[in-house]
Amino acid sequence: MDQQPIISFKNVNKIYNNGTVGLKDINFDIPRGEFLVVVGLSGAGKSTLLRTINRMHEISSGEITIENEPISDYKGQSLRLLRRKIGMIFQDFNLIKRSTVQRNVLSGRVSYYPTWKSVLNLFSAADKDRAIRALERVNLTEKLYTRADELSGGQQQRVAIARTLMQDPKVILADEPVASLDPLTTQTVMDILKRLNQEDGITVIVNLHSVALARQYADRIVGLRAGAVVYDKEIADVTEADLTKIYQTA
Ligand SMILES: Nc1ncnc2c1ncn2[C@@H]1O[C@H](COP(=O)(O)OP(=O)(O)OP(=O)(O)O)[C@@H](O)[C@H]1O
Repeated sequence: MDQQPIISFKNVNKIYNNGTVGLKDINFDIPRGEFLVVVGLSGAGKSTLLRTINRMHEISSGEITIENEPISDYKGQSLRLLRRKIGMIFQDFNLIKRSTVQRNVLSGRVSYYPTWKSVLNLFSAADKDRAIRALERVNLTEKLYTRADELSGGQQQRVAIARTLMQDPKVILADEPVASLDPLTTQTVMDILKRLNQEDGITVIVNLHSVALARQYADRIVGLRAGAVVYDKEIADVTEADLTKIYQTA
């Protein structure tokens, strides 16, 4: 792994407008190429944490740096470039349900096009090939012309991952990516994320409820409770006692 962290949190706090504490004094580095799992109960701050990394949520104080650059002041083009290098997948897949798999995957490329071209669906032949290669990575090429809403949940999540690959991301953020999937499909989706991490060197940060799943896939686990880090350990050092810390009250 590169010595330089790809993402760094320094004294990060997030207080929502209504006074709710989202994040409390977060400090940690994420090395390039790491598979990091963030665990915590509902409301612990996992989504908030993930969404500060691509500026879907603004922080209240502290600093987040990505590849050594503070991101808080990014706007316009710099913010677009930040979001291009950080892919995101969601619990509910966020596909365009009435469009084909191909259209959905190609939409991951729009940040490389002027708006008018992407609106008119003027994707290049090279990007159509790129879409097929992305679908190969998730083993779903045979569904190229199928409508997204005709796919199972697991297949939809794989399309969402292929769409993210079209960005050529350095980082993938996955917010509860398997929360609506059955156990078998869960393994398939987590295996794909792990493969992209290991084969392509993409830094992957996954929010999970399940500590068992976290143990199976993570290089490192960060436990959150009430917006604060309660432990932050390499997988080999994580104990049962650590894992239960996220369930303790105050
Ligand atoms: N837009 C918002 N305005 C006010 N409070 C919010 C907002 N979004 C989240 N919160 C609060 O911030 C805290 C952290 O929420 P967050 O969604 O990050 O937790 P989480 O660990 O991802 O939970 P879940 O697994 O349920 O998504 C919670 O108390 C939540 O109610």
